[in-house]
Amino acid sequence: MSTASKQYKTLKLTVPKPFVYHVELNRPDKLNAFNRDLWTEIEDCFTSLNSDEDCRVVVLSAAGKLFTAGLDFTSMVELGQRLANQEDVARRCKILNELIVEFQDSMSSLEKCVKPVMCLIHNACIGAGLNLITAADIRYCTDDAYFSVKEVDIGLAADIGVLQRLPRVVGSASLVNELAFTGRKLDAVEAKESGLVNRLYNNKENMVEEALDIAENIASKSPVAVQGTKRSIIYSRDHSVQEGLNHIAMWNQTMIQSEDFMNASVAQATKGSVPVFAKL
Ligand SMILES: CCC/C=C/C=C/C(=O)SCCNC(=O)CCNC(=O)[C@H](O)C(C)(C)COP(=O)(O)OP(=O)(O)OC[C@H]1O[C@@H](n2cnc3c(N)ncnc32)[C@H](O)[C@@H]1OP(=O)(O)O
Repeated sequence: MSTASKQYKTLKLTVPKPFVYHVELNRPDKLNAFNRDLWTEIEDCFTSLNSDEDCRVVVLSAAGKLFTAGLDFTSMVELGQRLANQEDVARRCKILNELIVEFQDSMSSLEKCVKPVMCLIHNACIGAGLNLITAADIRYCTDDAYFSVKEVDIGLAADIGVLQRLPRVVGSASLVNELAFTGRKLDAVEAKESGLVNRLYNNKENMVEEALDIAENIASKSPVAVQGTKRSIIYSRDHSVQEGLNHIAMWNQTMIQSEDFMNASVAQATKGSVPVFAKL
């Protein structure tokens, strides 16, 4: 089944430009808070987009007045009831471990998707939301946006990616530590200064419009090149420079033989028109 024809309860999918998917968190009346459906559908959606040859870039934004209020408190009540039904610590731990890993996998599905993922954040991006966006490749936000590693305020050590990814996204360990220990708001200007986002917009409409143009530009390039680039960037982030070089040498010894390399190189060298690349 193509991803475009899938129906989700908590996500809205559109294809506004060729090969560009727009995914929106779509629980605006619940401030896009993460309930079980949202966790599950994010993973399903990004896993599907990963293998969908009609998708080359994903733009992720949110419907309603803010990006997300983070973990849905009401879903925690259900969890409390499930735990209360188990007397033994090992059985309760099994439930919790499976749940945490499921949530981690949901966030990581953005990173595992080999198509570039661009996150567009407006207003509040709290708790689980910051975990989500740090698993994306590109982040833009509006001037009114703010970010909070809010877990500390609900008595939790953040456990679904932000403590692992945020230090790799922003340059200052001191800033990451301050944010994680205090839960304070990081505003849009600080977010740009720190490198969490690299563009600011005065409103959401302008942000979405320009991001879709940038996505269209990426989608016009060779999918072999773009997907290989994402794989190499993420591999290199987690390995030494030499290991990263070995990885891309191994990768490109195959991919340089692709028709995309020949067609794109000839077009560049001859100032010819942009080639139409086959689906991948
Ligand atoms: C194993 C777990 C792994 C995952 C961990 C994740 C952890 C986290 O995400 S920690 C962060 C949790 N979220 C929060 O602490 C945010 C709480 N909400 C707020 O601070 C404010 O609501 C917010 C700033 C988002 C918006 O403020 P605003 O004044 O615009 O609206 P409110 O009047 O406060 O809220 C409107 C209604 O929405 C309900 N609501 C808000 N947040 C949540 C939420 N996270 N879950 C469920 N419901 C939420 C709020 O109760 C209001 O409802 P009602 O009174 O019925 O209108």
